[in-house]
Amino acid sequence: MPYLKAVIKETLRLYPPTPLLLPRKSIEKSTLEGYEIQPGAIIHVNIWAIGRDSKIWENSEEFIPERFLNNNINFKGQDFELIPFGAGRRGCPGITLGVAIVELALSNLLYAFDWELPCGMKKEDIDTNGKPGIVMHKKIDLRLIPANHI
Ligand code: HEM
Repeated sequence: MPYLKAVIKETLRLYPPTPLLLPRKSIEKSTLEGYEIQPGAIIHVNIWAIGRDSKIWENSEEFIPERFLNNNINFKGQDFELIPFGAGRRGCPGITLGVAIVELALSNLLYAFDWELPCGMKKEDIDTNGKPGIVMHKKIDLRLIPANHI
């Protein structure tokens, strides 16, 4: 638990709480790339499209997680081609906790089990397509067989 406490403390240091609603008067009508944005308009950044932009990513339609190895791209909101936690003052305040949890869960699963594909499936057969939605879910669930090896 001291570890979790330290993570929460660090998150609050990096991202001190800000009011969720900005005072109305600070929002003005603005124009971006020729588009007029009215005060109060909700703008969605299409991260899905950014992630598949061939001007940014090589083989942009292919699932190649290795592309992030030995790559100094910053995922914490500094490089806009990869913003899983958003960016700016409304970026995710739980980023440190989120990264720690994903790393902890995944590394435990990999440490505790050997994983095999069922029914003679090969890794090339895995369908990496996603279902549409705000949060990405796999179109076809990934089924794996764990073998305890500890
Ligand atoms: C891997 C895990 C996580 C991912 C991928 C993620 C992603 C995101 C994204 C994309 C946003 C929107 C940012 C924007 O609009 O620019 C967001 C907002 C937010 N996240 Fe996370 N998040 C994660 C974990 C967490 C955790 C663990 C917490 C809290 C403990 C958290 C709390 C929040 C809150 C409160 C907001 C709203 C911030 C605001 O509107 O000012 N998130 N998150």
